[in-house]
Amino acid sequence: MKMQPSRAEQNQIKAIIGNSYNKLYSQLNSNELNEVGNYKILKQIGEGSFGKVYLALHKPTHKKVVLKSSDKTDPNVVREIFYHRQFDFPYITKLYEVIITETKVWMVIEYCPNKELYDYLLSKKRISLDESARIFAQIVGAVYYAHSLSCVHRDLKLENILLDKDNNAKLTDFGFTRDFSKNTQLETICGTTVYMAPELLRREKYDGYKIDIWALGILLYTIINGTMPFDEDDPKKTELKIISASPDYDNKYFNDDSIDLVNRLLSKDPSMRPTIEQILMHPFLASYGQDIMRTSDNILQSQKLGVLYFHSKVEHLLLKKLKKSGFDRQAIKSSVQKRKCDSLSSLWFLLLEEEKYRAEQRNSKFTTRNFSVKKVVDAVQPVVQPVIQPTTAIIDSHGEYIGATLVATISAPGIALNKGREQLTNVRKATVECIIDSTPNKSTPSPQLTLNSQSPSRLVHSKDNFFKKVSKFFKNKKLNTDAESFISQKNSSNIHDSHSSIHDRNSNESKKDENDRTLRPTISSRNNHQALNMESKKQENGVAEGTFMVNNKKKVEEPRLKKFKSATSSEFSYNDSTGNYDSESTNHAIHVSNDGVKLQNLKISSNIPPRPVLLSNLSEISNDTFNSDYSTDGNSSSIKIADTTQSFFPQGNGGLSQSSLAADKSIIHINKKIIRRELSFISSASSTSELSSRADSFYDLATASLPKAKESRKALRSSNKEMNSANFEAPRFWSPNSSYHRRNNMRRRSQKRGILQGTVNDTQPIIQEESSSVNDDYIQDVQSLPNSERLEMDGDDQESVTHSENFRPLVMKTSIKKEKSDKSDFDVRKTTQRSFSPDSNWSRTYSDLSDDLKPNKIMGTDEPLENGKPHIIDNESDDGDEESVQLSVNSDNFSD
Ligand SMILES: Nc1ncnc2c1ncn2[C@@H]1O[C@H](COP(=O)(O)OP(=O)(O)OP(=O)(O)O)[C@@H](O)[C@H]1O
Repeated sequence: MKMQPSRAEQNQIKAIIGNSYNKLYSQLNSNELNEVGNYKILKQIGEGSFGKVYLALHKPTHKKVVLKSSDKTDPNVVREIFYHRQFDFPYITKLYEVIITETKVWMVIEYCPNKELYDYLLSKKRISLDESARIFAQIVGAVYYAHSLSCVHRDLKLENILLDKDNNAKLTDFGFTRDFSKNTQLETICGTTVYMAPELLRREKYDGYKIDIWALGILLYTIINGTMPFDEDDPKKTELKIISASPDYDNKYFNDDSIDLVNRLLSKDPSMRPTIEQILMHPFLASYGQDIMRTSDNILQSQKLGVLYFHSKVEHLLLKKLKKSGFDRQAIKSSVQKRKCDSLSSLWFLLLEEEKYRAEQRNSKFTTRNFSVKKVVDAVQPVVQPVIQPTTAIIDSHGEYIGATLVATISAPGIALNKGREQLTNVRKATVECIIDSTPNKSTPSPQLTLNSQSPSRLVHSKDNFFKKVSKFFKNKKLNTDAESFISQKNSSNIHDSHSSIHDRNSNESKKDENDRTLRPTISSRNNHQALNMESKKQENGVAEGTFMVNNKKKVEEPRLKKFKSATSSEFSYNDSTGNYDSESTNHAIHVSNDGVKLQNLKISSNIPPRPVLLSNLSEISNDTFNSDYSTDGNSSSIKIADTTQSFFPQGNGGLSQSSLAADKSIIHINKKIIRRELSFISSASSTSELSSRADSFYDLATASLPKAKESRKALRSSNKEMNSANFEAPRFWSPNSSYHRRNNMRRRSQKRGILQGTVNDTQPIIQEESSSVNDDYIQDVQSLPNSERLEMDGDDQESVTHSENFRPLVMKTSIKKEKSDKSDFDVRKTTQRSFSPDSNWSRTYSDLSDDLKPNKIMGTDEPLENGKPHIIDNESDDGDEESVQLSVNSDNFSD
């Protein structure tokens, strides 16, 4: 039965809301994005055409992850998530969580600190045969796994293979993946020219598996040789070579086995190419291939039988610990097994990694210790028989008992104590570590002695500390969400029971929040906006690429394109193409010439189901995420956030806008896919992070009138002629200068993504997310801290905000009234005023742009821009209400 909260509880709830409100207020003044969901953003590490890639910290566990943001306008994001989350394989990056905010989709991905294989190759020039075999076998393993699940990747290339800390390969980027079954054929041409199989270039229907295998051949050749096998300045010549030439082999780098394998992989006739199993069995891969095949088969079998999770000892132990700390076992299991990609499953996977790592460490520790211990005991025993008293129990950070520190006093001075071959004389006292057993209840441990001058205090801390803190973190999040939802429904009598535990709330929170507001250097939104506008200008003025102008002065190196990417995968069409070769993309694909220069008419089918665009509706499709008390995902707050554009506070009717209908349709559409895949829909809306969702929403609100400005920027950006010029030289060695595939980043990537920049009715936040300026040292610091200390940092470092002097309140009426009896430090105002400062760039609109900045064409095409806006999308409602905008997308998204 639901209970009405007491007066005191209500006051507590209000205090919490007050805190949240004030925190949000400050955050809105901040120019940077510090947090998304449970993740603290540390720094930007990459950038794509539809978003940025950040290094981030999972706050409850302090594990590093990668946050990849994509605009919701990116038509491939659904595809990417849909496939990526199905994969759980050692050589594929793990997708932990998906967070959906107002304008963005955030993918939380396993962090691979050693970057791309591309970078590794650059640094080494070429990779030795043995290492090539090892890395290549892992890549083939990943492809074997994906193919076994009837998925083809279609964009295998050096840039899509990352390396983890042990230099293991991890396949990533599933934006072009699709289902594929034997004996069917595909038509959509996608990939990167230099990796494309001849049949793709001949515009024939193709076997999806075989084009992946061709790309593997290109990869193998390239890592061994240091140059690509078919690579000419003129793309046409490259194509010709792919179709008819054989690769050249340098005997300095290749042996017979590698030549044989590459030749087979690069068979012009797809039917002559080996199967993926045959590749793994090839002599070149030696034992690597067979081991990986065995591992893959085991994983696939477990996955098929539904026993991939919760069957190992480590998993049982972890589950037990989580349960003990108050987590709902079933909720965790459900999250993980259904691949919800929510905060619970991400917590699970991150903890599990840590547990596995620790278990491995322990095993190896035991082995070494037992070995050395025996020697020492043998050496010591004839001399002295110390009386050993345990003094401190050694508990690892997860509460596991692994031994005890002992002090053995040796009474007689001058006794010689042998430690291996070393002889210590005059030892009076030695700290001896005694490994008793990992099971605490064993009554008669058999001590094994080793000399250890250092006390293992790092390992000693209170048993359940870690899990308690993790649990507390989630509970606090939950309480925040509940409290907010309580306020939003305060006219309703149904109050969630969990409010009864409101007293558990950290009473010092508001004080702490104050302290948390540390200022960090950022690029201000104003500068950012200026930069964007100036960038447009610069392009017109012919200012060198890589700089932008502020106040007519050359200001700084433009950092965004510092890393150039390959000519990206695209749905290709050719200038000289006469026929409609690509029925899968007939009406909707963006036709891009091979060199990415010429764009043909873009047609967007009006009956393409809209994608879920607005967060307000997403909560409806992710209710199953919120069953757990520990989920940080708030299903109600997302609605509130979206509603902010109309009224910040509750409206009583659930506030479904027109967009609900649009999103409903998309939900139905997506659900079809889900049913087919027998997977639940992803969790979404990690909205208890006030900054992530609310700020995002606020940015929308603040910039709702700016789509045209965005489009103009995009169109102008794509107009950069310099970027369009392709002038590649003959095959060359990889060197930092050979930026060959790394140019034309933004424009090509958008083409790859199958969507023309500026063609979608979205609203671009003028305030760009910026990474926090936390540097590597900070990360190192965190890492080097003992767990006990690291955990103490929790909560203290949750927020850091920057105040802007120009920020003044926007008129906003709240329905919160201060209770007379309310003794909380919540500064409740009946009416709060906020407005944009007149000179704030936030309030700039398209009309502020000078005429010379307004484009009249989509560059590279003859597509006119109507009032600076491409006419090809026409779904915006008349009143321009952003809530009613439906996105038309490349329907390749839903088909091939
Ligand atoms: N899991 C990861 N670990 C470490 N770095 C990563 C990870 N994912 C991405 N990065 C870095 O971020 C950069 C951009 O990522 P990514 O290529 O996935 O973006 P993208 O938008 O998909 O680009 P594209 O579509 O052109 O491939 C990469 O070059 C890589 O260095």
